[in-house]
Amino acid sequence: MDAITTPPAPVNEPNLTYAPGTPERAALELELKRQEDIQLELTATIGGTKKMGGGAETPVVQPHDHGHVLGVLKNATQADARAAIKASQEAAPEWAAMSFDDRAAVLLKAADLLAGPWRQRINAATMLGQSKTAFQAEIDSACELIDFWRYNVHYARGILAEQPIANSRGIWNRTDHRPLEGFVYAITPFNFTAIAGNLPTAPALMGNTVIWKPSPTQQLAAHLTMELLEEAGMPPGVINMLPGDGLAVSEVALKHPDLAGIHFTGSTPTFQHLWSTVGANIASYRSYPRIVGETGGKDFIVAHPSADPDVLRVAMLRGAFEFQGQKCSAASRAYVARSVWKKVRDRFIDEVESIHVGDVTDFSNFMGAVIDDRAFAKHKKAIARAKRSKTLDVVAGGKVDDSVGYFVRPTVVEGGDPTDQMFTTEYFGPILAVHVYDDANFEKVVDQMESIAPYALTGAVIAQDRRAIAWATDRLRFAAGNFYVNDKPTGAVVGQQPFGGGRASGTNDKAGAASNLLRWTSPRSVKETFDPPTDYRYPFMDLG
Ligand SMILES: NC(=O)c1ccc[n+]([C@@H]2O[C@H](COP(=O)([O-])OP(=O)(O)OC[C@H]3O[C@@H](n4cnc5c(N)ncnc54)[C@H](O)[C@@H]3O)[C@@H](O)[C@H]2O)c1
Ligand SMILES: N[C@@H](CCC=O)C(=O)O
Repeated sequence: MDAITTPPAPVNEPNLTYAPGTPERAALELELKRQEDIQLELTATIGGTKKMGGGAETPVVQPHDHGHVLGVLKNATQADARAAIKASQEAAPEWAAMSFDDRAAVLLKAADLLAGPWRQRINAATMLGQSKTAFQAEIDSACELIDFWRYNVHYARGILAEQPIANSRGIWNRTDHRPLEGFVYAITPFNFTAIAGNLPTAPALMGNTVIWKPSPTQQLAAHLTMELLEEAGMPPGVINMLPGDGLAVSEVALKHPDLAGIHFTGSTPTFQHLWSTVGANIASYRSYPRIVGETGGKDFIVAHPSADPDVLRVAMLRGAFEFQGQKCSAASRAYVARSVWKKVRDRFIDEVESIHVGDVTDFSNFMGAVIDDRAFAKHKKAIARAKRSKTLDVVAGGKVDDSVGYFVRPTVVEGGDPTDQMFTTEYFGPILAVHVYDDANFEKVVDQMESIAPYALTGAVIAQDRRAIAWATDRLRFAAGNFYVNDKPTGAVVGQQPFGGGRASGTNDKAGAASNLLRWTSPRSVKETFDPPTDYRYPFMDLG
């Protein structure tokens, strides 16, 4: 069992501004230029050895300039998956036996390297590979990932310190927070470098070994994150990274008797597929695999008649359109009282139309491109449908262009029918549906939107009337795992607003919190008796 020491107390990593003339801006611009001029071989890492996957080749491109290749990956094959699982099994005994302090030190060092010399490497890769602006990269690939690593150490230490509170006389009870028996399969999404870095490392911190399958479109930043972890001292075989679409990897991993857990973030359909595959194979595992998944959303803003129009306008602009609406938390439906809409509409639409969309290395742009051709086609189709519909009115944006990059203008669609798919389907792009309601119908509208979509990830109420805030907070209690009052529904900060949702949005284990880390331990209760009985008979027994 681990000794309990006190690691450095975590504090949230401050966001650098990248304002003109700042040293961080100069360093980032230099690094962007460097990475644009090279093409990396985006290898698999198996047992510490780097080699290209054995399957089909995929170029990793800049979404805002899709002719520009940043690197090339090859899909991991079933043989690669088997080798990675073997490497994870070989590394497991030593890693599980290592003290918590040693495991924690790897992540604390990784956090400090990312806060320092690695910051602009990973930020630039996230900007180029995922088309994030400098600020969106900074809050994700630098600050949130640093926070995940530092806060997870803090929460994990709290878990280890959690011990039985009662000991009968002559007895010492202890809890041994063991890792799971087997490997954890971490499958990560394209949209957050921080999530991609957190999903394999959280189980590793608790003593598990991991197979990490990043999203192909996030592979550049994932590749560098793996290198950073190695520089921080992560031993070979603890995290084994397999690039590509994951289909062959799942063929092996989901049938393997040692599958001990899945740590997933991505879409609801993918998660449901993984869960049902595990269900179908349930008799073949050594233990019941832990399944943790954070998935899609149809996140809302509800504006009461008392809402401050400026607060609402900024919440909609930033909440719906930052990172092209490709945050699981992004506002994609707003319900606005008619009296407030009258005050906010014209300026809101003017500002949406004035948003600069383009290459993220041009710092005047507020938005970049959507991630790939599939996402572009989905958004194009949704906008075309809105333009054809009699009950929908495209009041801003609505233009798409994929000739150079996958660009979708921020789009606002007014809809009179709140049951339309605009209000229920996750498009995961810069499309905001707005339903304007008569002021007197506030409660009726909230009742309707509470469960019209299957998701329950994030949501916000904008109001100044305290009774309205209190009522909506209670009425929407199960409609969002992260609920905001007078703010946008995006931008959760580790340690402040633990993130995750319920219903179709996931298992709500809250990334970057103790509740998530607990899923990667299998506690053993140990009772030690100092003066054990030596006679089997009890005092009540009348033996004559
Ligand atoms: N709730 C959250 O915290 C959260 C955070 C980020 C993203 N998301 C959600 O993620 C989605 C967008 O991300 P995405 O497009 O990367 O999602 P996705 O489901 O398409 O892909 C997620 C990951 O699963 C992999 N994958 C797909 N099928 C697989 C299989 N059979 N075996 C192994 N791996 C497989 C993908 O390659 C990728 O790595 C949105 O729905 C968004 O809401 C949720
Ligand atoms: N945690 C992020 C969203 C992660 C999903 O994409 C936020 O709060 O905006």
